[in-house]
Amino acid sequence: MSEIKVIVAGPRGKMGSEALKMIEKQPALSLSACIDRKHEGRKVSDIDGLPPFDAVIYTDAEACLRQVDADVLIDLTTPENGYKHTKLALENGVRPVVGTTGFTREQLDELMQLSEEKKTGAVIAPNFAIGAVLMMQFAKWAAKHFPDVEIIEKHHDQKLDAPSGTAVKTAELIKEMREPHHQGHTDEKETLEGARGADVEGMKIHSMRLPGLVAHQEVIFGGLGETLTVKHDSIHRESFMSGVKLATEKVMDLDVLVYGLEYLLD
Ligand SMILES: NC(=O)C1=CN([C@@H]2O[C@H](COP(=O)(O)OP(=O)(O)OC[C@H]3O[C@@H](n4cnc5c(N)ncnc54)[C@H](O)[C@@H]3O)[C@@H](O)[C@H]2O)C=CC1
Ligand SMILES: O=C(O)C1=N[C@H](C(=O)O)C[C@H](O)C1
Repeated sequence: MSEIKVIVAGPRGKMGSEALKMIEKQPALSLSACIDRKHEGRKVSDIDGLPPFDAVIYTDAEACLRQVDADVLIDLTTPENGYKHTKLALENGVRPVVGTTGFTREQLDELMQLSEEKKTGAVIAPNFAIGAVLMMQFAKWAAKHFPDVEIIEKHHDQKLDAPSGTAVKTAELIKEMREPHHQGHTDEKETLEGARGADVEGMKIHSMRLPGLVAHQEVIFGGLGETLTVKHDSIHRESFMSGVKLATEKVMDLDVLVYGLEYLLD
């Protein structure tokens, strides 16, 4: 397989800097350029704390995606910019691998359609950690037998979107397995708004934000005389990198957009 040429958007972020370290260790991947909010025209190696890549930084995403010879864009930025970059990548024949969360359903549908039109593969994965993908699949399976379920997601306090992309995806998977129904007492009333969390067809999602946390989720099912908890913890961001690498390799053989790493796992 020939070398895969990658652009990284968000190289100074918590995830983007981890992605650069991953690329540095992979002989099959090379860094062609980065998209950042500042440092136009500088080399990645000039930026404190980043690996010694010669790749140039662009602040204009459109110019980067149009001019640079690249196969894949890895986007780890913010919901608004991630959506914009993904669209630009597809329009310029660069395959997006997107970890950025917080896209709306309408944005996802639009990107899926664009990917199909352009016959350019893409991966949008709300969680690249293999353990988290398994946690979501186990939760989907459990929902067949335990239709009453609440999701608790816990993240660091710098996170922009709530609920997390992982919680949204988990709820979508569970929706496939159960009928919508009210959970809890039919006369239940919140005396403090938000006490029961966000509602997805009766299923509740609770979001916790605290310093010290990385990324954690519990899916708790209740049945007659028993509960079942499916739980995953990312305790370091390197947990996401085998998934980013896998998606970067597999997207080369795709001509549609897949939403979730589970479609790429054997
Ligand atoms: N799919 C997954 O497995 C994971 C996804 N995430 C998601 O990845 C995204 C990034 O997360 P973190 O690295 O924790 O955030 P962060 O805040 O540490 O990094 C975001 C970076 O994006 C940069 N940025 C913002 N606007 C930009 C623009 N227009 N062009 C280029 N760069 C821009 C910021 O300067 C910052 O360096 C979030 O949406 C988060 O939810 C985070 C962890 C795992
Ligand atoms: O912002 C984060 O940190 C994370 N975001 C993703 C999400 O929203 O689910 C993945 C993981 O939970 C870490």
